Amino acid sequence: MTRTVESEHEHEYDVVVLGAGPVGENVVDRVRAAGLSAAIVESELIGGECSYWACMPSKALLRPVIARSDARKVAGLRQSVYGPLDALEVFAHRDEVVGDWTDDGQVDWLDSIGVRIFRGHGRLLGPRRVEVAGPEGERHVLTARHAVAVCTGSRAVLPDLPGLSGARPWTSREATSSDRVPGRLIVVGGGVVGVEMATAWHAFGSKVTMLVRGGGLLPRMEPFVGEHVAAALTARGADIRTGVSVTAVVRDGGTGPVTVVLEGGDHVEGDQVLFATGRAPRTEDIGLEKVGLKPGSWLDVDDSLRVTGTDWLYAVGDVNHRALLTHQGKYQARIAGGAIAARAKGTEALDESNWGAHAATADHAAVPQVVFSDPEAAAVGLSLAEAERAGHRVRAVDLDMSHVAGAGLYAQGYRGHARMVVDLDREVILGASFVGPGIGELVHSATVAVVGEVPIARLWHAVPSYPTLSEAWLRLLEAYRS
Ligand SMILES: Cc1cc2nc3c(=O)[nH]c(=O)nc-3n(C[C@H](O)[C@H](O)[C@H](O)COP(=O)(O)OP(=O)(O)OC[C@H]3O[C@@H](n4cnc5c(N)ncnc54)[C@H](O)[C@@H]3O)c2cc1C
Ligand SMILES: NC(=O)c1ccc[n+]([C@@H]2O[C@H](COP(=O)([O-])OP(=O)(O)OC[C@H]3O[C@@H](n4cnc5c(N)ncnc54)[C@H](O)[C@@H]3O)[C@@H](O)[C@H]2O)c1
Repeated sequence: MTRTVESEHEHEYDVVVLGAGPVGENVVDRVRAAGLSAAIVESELIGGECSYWACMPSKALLRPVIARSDARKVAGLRQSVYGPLDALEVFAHRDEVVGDWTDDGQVDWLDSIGVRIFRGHGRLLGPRRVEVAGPEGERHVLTARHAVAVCTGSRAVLPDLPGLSGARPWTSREATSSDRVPGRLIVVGGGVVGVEMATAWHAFGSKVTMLVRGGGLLPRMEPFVGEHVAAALTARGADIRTGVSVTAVVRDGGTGPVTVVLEGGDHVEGDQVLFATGRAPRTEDIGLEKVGLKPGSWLDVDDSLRVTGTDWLYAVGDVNHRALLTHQGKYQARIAGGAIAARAKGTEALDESNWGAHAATADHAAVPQVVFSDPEAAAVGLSLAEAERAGHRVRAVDLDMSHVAGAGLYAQGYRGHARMVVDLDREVILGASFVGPGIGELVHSATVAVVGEVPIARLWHAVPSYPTLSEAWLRLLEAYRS
């Protein structure tokens, strides 16, 4: 075979990771901790979508919104927080949280653990070989002795609609990084990004219209969750239209107001439109065709995160489509890192059984998520419908959160709801969902119960402190036992 690169640009490592988002960073951390050498390739910023255009900036925008809302429900405090939010100060804090879109801190950390960073676009050349096209036209070829991990994440999907590309729509990137408040913001999509960004921009002063294709918000959660969130957004003045389809977008010359045309001919005018319509894998130009895989596809993996049909290629995080969440991707990274190290050393037996050290079992049974809406929403494990579809014999136990003493103290006029889904054959919890102020911190207790498969009879002895929101557990268990 002809060698087309100079030898100084050829490098060999035990493990090569493509994509330095939170997941790629955790893979190199784990394999370095196990004593393997590692290189990581990044085309944009070390830290990935999560650090600069997703989790971190969105939560920096939402924290004051939720804190103000909670404070307005506390007697003696509400009068002090009736003014508008200082949007400019919030944006300045957001910019600080994302390090002004620079990654020096993350580079220092990777240096400190001995990981070599290659800046540029990475592509597979063949089994265990990765090419990096650097920003100055330089080219490196990296060979992995043991494994390549694809951690290239996902990007926002824009539907193929007439007029959309010329209309300069926002995706999640602009919605999390803008420092201008649109007078009227149209949000297309009622999933997590749509709901969180509608919540934030409404609080900064935008008049928000949500255009939702389905019957309600947050359709991946129990129906009552989206109903509570929609009722609260509507009560604050947002216009939520369900069962509508967008057919075209018009913004003449790319400036001025934008018009979103709906099926049936109705239309909505705004100053900006956000498309929060889901994600696509960043795999269209990473050389998948060189290793017999389909460019642009989500990558199928086994529970050790190894790509189906290979013994050297791993796909970790958003790119495998198991759970598009930072914490779950980082969990996968810990599992994959351990599996790569165990296979590389050949001395340690792999435990790929359910809940074993090298199996990402929680991806199937216990993925937790908190939506930072107002009120907050959170869930783990199976919803009632999912549990029934999976063939479990189940019972859903419901609780109006206003019956919890701690809730009344947390917020006057507390409105919220909780549900646990119980497997009647094993008497363990398969899933739990919560909506209400402050419930984001409740979900981890549910995660422990689901992952631990803690019998209901034993949970009865897990006494929640009085008077906290956690007493929701006591009320749910009482309702189940009665
Ligand atoms: C608005 C928004 C808010 C969110 N909020 C939350 C939240 O609160 N909590 C939560 O858990 N999750 C949240 N998520 C989801 C979370 O952002 C993702 O699950 C997470 O970023 C996935 O991490 P990752 O490392 O797999 O991918 P990414 O974070 O997408 O990182 C992939 C990296 O790979 C790089 N890359 C891609 N292709 C190449 C290539 N060919 N060569 C070199 N480098 C490449 C990219 O530049 C990027 O840096 C949010 C998502 C959005 C859009
Ligand atoms: N707090 C968090 O954990 C958090 C926050 C934000 C995002 N995320 C993650 O990021 C991922 C992406 O979020 P998202 O909200 O973009 O995706 P999503 O898949 O959750 O929601 C997208 C919504 O857009 C709708 N949609 C798709 N095409 C449409 C069209 N042409 N017109 C109208 N509606 C359309 C879909 O029906 C869906 O309800 C999620 O999987 C989520 O897990 C997590």
